[in-house]
Amino acid sequence: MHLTDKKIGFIGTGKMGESLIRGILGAHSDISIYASDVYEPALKKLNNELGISVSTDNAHTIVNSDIVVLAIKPQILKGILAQIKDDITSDKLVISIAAGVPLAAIEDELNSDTRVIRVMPNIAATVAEAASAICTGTNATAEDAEVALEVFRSLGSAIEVPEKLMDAVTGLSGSGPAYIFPVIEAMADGAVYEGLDRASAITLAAQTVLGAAKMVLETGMHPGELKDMVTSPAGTTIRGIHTLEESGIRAAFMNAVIESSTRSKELGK
Ligand SMILES: NC(=O)C1=CN([C@@H]2O[C@H](COP(=O)(O)OP(=O)(O)OC[C@H]3O[C@@H](n4cnc5c(N)ncnc54)[C@H](O)[C@@H]3O)[C@@H](O)[C@H]2O)C=CC1
Ligand SMILES: O=C(O)[C@@H]1CCC=N1
Repeated sequence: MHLTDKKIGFIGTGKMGESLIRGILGAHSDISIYASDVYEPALKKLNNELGISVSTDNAHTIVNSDIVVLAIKPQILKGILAQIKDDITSDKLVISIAAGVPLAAIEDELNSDTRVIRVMPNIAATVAEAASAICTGTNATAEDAEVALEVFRSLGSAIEVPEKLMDAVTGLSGSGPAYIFPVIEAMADGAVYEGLDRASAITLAAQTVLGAAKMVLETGMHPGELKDMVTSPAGTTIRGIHTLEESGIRAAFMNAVIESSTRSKELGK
């Protein structure tokens, strides 16, 4: 199976649609991509910058695609599914990235033999560093799962999880980049306070987060052990950690993931 043989269509070219399109083209420059949206300026921009085929007609995207990615808001997904139902024939694979919306709710709106996969990617698909999880619907085959994993692994890393864990994934890696961007900004602010210029501070802060993440992924060591490697007795790091712990940093991040997961569950109701 070659991904480049597949034509991929995007319904919705907002923040996440565009991120996925840019990521996929970065990984497979010769792949055929079709996209539709109601917002013409976004389509024109993508057509001009990336040369992909665009249309305001979702049916045009679907008819031309083997894989149809639904990159629209959860709140309007149901209405759009009703409109496109008859264009989605059983030869097409549907991938929904909508937060919270269960496979069953999508399958209920489509023809009974439709192959559906649910994916929770994240915005770092733009730079091929997304963390994604997939789960498969009633009619999706093992090959469909492989295709979806291949698409999302070309955009970073991707795992398969039982659907009941998709809300947890959404709270963690789907929303997660938005927890880390303010961390980078705030760390840089601290250095600016101490006199470093803004550009250098942002570069050093971002590279610090990237390096720490890479160490966790590549050494396989526990994050606590890695933290201890940086933390000299009576040194600088433990003073910083003490301050973070006084501010309740662990509970703050745990609660962010838990609250976001809870919101994902609400969106599915
Ligand atoms: N933004 C993110 O980081 C992530 C978003 N998601 C999911 O991706 C989906 C899209 O989210 P965003 O891109 O952030 O939202 P967005 O609002 O930026 O994009 C949605 C797009 O859908 C378009 N649209 C509205 N009605 C349409 C219609 N009838 N036909 C075609 N297009 C239509 C809008 O014009 C807009 O461009 C959501 O379901 C969200 O839960 C999932 C993971 C991460
Ligand atoms: O905020 C949201 O609802 C979407 C889903 C995950 C990231 N952004």
